[in-house]
Amino acid sequence: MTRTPGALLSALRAEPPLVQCITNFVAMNIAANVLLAAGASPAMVSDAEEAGEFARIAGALTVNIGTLSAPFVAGMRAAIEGAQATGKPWVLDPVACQATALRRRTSADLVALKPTIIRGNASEILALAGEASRGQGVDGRDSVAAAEDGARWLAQETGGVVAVTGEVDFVTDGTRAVRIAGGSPLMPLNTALGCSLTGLCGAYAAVAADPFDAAVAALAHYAVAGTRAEREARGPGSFAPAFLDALHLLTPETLDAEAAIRPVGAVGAVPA
Ligand SMILES: Nc1ncnc2c1ncn2[C@@H]1O[C@H](COP(=O)(O)OP(=O)(O)O)[C@@H](O)[C@H]1O
Ligand SMILES: Cc1ncsc1CCOP(=O)(O)O
Ligand SMILES: [Mg+2]
Repeated sequence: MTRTPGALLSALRAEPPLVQCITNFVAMNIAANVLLAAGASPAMVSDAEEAGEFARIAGALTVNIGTLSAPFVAGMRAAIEGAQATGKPWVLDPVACQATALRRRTSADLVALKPTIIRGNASEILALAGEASRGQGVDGRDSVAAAEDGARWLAQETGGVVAVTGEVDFVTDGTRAVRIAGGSPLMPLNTALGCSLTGLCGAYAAVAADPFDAAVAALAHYAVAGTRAEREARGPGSFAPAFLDALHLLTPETLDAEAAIRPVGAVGAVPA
């Protein structure tokens, strides 16, 4: 890593990046609050008539297929074209990409456009890599460890960064790789926290020169905040506001001190 998560959090807070989020109906409000709490400026702009124009002024774009339909796909295509024309990073969240023909086709088309970062749960990343996935709907049902080789392959195919999330996260650009521990088992019991993390990857990508550093910083920010929020929570309901508070209250110094990031060798696995 060239810049630590804390250094990138300082940059993000110094100049909050405008992040265009094309996300699903479940996540729109939750993701906007997560980005605001972390220090970014979200905008949920998805219609094809304006999505490309908006991508040209945003610092980063995030694209999520959670509640997919033809108008969303048209907006995604326009926005990606705008982001690529202006050299902006864009992040793909392949929600339930294994589930239906529309999702399989759309996610494959989007991967072919070479996202800067792909962030998904292990079942989604396995499916994108063409491997057997136990995923049914939006929730991950495979271990992150099972998806690590597929993530490396996908990163090499796209030339981008792939972030696989679960109990212990994995990030790779096809050459470098790290595991990130932390978070909370209450996180998958709160809908759209994965989608919101994809938005946060976009926020960090807007302020980082290296998308690998951006993905690591976003996941580390989430992991430390999740661990801290769990201490305040009695269950999924009280976790949600505690998590927003923790995202907001986390300082760059505390992020660097508490982030549990371990490099993984290129060959073989180092236990997390
Ligand atoms: N069992 C767990 N323990 C700790 N953190 C978790 C656990 N499961 C998921 N997370 C965290 O929840 C966030 C969302 O990840 P995930 O649930 O995999 O995404 P999605 O909601 O897209 O399926 C990530 O920060 C991840 O690290
Ligand atoms: C429940 C649901 N249905 C379609 S999108 C969505 C939200 C999924 O959010 P996440 O992938 O972050 O759990
Ligand atoms: Mg998801």
